[in-house]
Amino acid sequence: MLLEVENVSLSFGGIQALKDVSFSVDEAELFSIIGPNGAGKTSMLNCISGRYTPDSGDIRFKGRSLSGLKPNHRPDLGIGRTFQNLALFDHMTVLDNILVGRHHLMKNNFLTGMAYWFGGAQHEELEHRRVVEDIIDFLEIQHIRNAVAGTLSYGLRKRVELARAVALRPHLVLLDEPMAGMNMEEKEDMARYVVDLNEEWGMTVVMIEHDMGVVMDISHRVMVLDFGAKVVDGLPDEVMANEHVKRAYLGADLGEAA
Ligand SMILES: Nc1ncnc2c1ncn2[C@@H]1O[C@H](COP(=O)(O)OP(=O)(O)OP(=O)(O)O)[C@@H](O)[C@H]1O
Repeated sequence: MLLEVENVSLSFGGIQALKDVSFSVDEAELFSIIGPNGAGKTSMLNCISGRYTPDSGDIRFKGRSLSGLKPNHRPDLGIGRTFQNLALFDHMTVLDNILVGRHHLMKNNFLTGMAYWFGGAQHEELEHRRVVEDIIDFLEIQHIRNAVAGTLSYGLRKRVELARAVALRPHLVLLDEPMAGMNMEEKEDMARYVVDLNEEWGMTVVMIEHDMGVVMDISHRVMVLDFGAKVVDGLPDEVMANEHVKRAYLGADLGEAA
């Protein structure tokens, strides 16, 4: 197993965001986490990325416990992520946004990353550019490479954010609602890129997504959280057949309910 989450609990004051959650994700799996608003999905991602420290339990990546590791060591290990709200440098070009994703410090501290980047990391630029060119080709954003990020459509900015997240060629990428706010066509594109990253690059994906159609269509396995606790995890069909899941989702528009 690439990622093992064991009995993780997390609370904020009186709110228990995660209750004794365990699951594991295999190498090259496309694993989705669904559940109603406030179910604990982002909290779980934040525990894996190191932004939050669980109150109890353990998270292991490639067999190694992540407890006590600072968030800025996650990229070194091979964990990348995107955020629920876009986190691009709006005034910078697409290319520069992605190049900056190659810098480890950038992952957690934008200001330090900026200072480092402009202060003397240019010698690494050639190697960065080679890898970045691959990503630009792969995600088909050649035509906007020199565009200023802030001028792009929301769907394209989400794609650039994905490019930056995979710029370090992580083994595991954590995607927090990569299709939120997108129109149908943008969603289809994004779903295809996620599948291609998984299938062609062998990247393991853990994704939070509200669009049940997309989730059930592209995920290998799905986990449902509700009130911070795991309801079920399994193949998409198994999850859809689960009584608790049916009670929670049936009768409601599946696309809206998650
Ligand atoms: N930094 C925080 N401080 C206080 N409470 C928090 C914090 N982060 C999350 N919570 C609380 O923990 C619970 C789980 O939140 P979380 O964001 O993980 O849910 P979610 O399933 O991702 O929801 P959504 O689908 O709305 O993004 C919620 O009650 C939320 O208010």
